[in-house]
Amino acid sequence: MPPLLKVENLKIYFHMPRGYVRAVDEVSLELNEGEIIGVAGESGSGKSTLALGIMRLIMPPGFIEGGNVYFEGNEILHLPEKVFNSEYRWKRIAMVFQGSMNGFTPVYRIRDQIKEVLEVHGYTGDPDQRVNELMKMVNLDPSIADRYPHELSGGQRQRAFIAMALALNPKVLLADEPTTALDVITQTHIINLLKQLKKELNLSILFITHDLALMSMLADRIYVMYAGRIVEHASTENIVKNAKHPYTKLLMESVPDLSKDYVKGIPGSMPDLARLPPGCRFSTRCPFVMDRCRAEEPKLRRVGENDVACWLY
Ligand SMILES: Nc1ncnc2c1ncn2[C@@H]1O[C@H](COP(=O)(O)OP(=O)(O)OP(=O)(O)O)[C@@H](O)[C@H]1O
Repeated sequence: MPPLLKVENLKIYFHMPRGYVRAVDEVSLELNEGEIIGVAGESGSGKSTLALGIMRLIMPPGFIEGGNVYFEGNEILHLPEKVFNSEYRWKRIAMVFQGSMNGFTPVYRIRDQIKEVLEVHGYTGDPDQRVNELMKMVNLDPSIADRYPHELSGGQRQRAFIAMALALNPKVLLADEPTTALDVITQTHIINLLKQLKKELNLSILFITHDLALMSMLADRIYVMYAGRIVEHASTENIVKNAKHPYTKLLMESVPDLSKDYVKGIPGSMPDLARLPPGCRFSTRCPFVMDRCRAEEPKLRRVGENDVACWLY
């Protein structure tokens, strides 16, 4: 069985006056049915661009420089836009965007906005019944759909947006920072909701966040992204307990710990993705940098149970 979703050597660049910003550079990953995978990394590492690329929503100056995306073994990145739009986008692969809880139009009731999605995609059942079903799926009372977006709390709005994303019964949900701007308790509720949806609907989820602690509550496997590249991939347990890449280790150490009165950050900042250093992209910040790191870029290799791109191994 091919993986449900497979990304292969995907390259997404932005054509900027200062050069090509290599936001996603030869990224490969796989998502299996009923699985939750995480893509973690600091702000600007290319996570959102990766998800938007899979949904084929990259706008100029962005463009796909290369690579393939497969859904159940079928290539979908190069399908005619009309076919992708009618057969894949929202129907098989849906996305919850960063800040999407503010994505509802303020002047229409939630119910009408979800019904419009159903209508546009030619839903043939009873749309009101489907809206009620979707609201229950995300643990909201169906009557909440009759309210305007501003009458909902942030958490309720985020649930309603997830309901809208699930309207056409997709198999894959791309969730880009779905809990940012929510308080910690509400964040946990959304995480639990995603786990519940995985179980009840056999939904496969690609979850994106900079917050490794949050991700470890949810993901089966984690891909760590730095400056447009995957630098480590392993099971969540191995990332948490046995990270190998110096960047992953520092990212783990920068998770806030209530028993300490300080938060350890990662020194330095990410390189300009239009002017990448030669060799390893993390070499400018790595505490273990060697001469070879500044000259040659390491590729992902199996080290124990992790895939790591680092010359230390
Ligand atoms: N529309 C755009 N035009 C130009 N550059 C862009 C555009 N969108 C993203 N980029 C660049 O691509 C790189 C990756 O951005 P991206 O938003 O994918 O990162 P991210 O890891 O999702 O970070 P964040 O969590 O802050 O959104 C950044 O250098 C960003 O400046």
